[in-house]
Amino acid sequence: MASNDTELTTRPSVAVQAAGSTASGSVPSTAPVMQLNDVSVFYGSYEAVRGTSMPIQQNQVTAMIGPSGCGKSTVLRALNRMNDPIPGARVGGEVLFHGQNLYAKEVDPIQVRRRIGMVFQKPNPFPKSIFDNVAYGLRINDIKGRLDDHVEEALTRAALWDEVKDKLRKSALALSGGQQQRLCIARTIAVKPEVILMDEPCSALDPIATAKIEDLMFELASDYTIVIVTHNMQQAARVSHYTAFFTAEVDDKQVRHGRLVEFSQTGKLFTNPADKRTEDYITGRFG
Ligand SMILES: Nc1ncnc2c1ncn2[C@@H]1O[C@H](COP(=O)(O)OP(=O)(O)OP(=O)(O)O)[C@@H](O)[C@H]1O
Repeated sequence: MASNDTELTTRPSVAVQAAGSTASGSVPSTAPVMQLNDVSVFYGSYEAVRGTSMPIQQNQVTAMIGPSGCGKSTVLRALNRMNDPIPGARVGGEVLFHGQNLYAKEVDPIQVRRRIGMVFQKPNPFPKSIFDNVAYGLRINDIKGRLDDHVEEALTRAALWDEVKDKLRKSALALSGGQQQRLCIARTIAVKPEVILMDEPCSALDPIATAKIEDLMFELASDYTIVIVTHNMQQAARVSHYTAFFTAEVDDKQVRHGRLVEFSQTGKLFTNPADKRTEDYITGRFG
């Protein structure tokens, strides 16, 4: 199990039990590691995503799917305060992590991003050696223990060790796209987050590299909680335990807002969706 010993704040956190309400009304029985309660995200005066409530279950893969522009990445970034640096971006409602609101004023966003890591669409290794890419977060977080051991452990966990163990001092930029993405996953897991957010992690990869990342996601879920945004419904069906389907609704002023339509166990959402809009989307009738 990933480490759970770093406080997000300088003050003790308040233990509030997360609720488990969902758009579809299905409520998983175990307490979620994260809970979104009526989350809205604004860019300036534009409300990009409206009133989203859903749980993120521990050691499970949760997929977010939906047509382009429905706010999947916006919601994903709200889960570890990655929208904070965007001028005018604001999050309403609550994003609870172990019952603590990540947007409470005493919460340190740096600690949030250490506990809730992120892997991006395009592999983005630093222009440094393979070793230094993985060691980077360990060094800046002053993680104790032998650096070599931590780096090997992270690369092994990311299913990359065997391919790179003889060239650790070579540039990360010389790796293939799929290897670079696994290196980015190793860099993320090296600092032992609890949750890993993945924003279309395979969209820049070929089918073989994609299959490796999908296998890896499934394996990593035994130790980490994973949330993935994907355009690929088959991928969501293959890798996730829970799926959230979003769409964009147009209001009476003709403004589009992202909405969560349905959250459910993946098997159910794809075989027996509760909402007609989900059914239309998964059967290719829109989007
Ligand atoms: N930095 C930003 N500033 C202003 N508006 C933004 C910003 N990022 C996203 N948006 C808007 O918010 C809405 C949701 O965008 P978002 O990228 O979250 O959707 P998405 O579902 O992830 O889309 P896609 O599948 O195409 O990546 C869109 O209308 C988009 O234009």
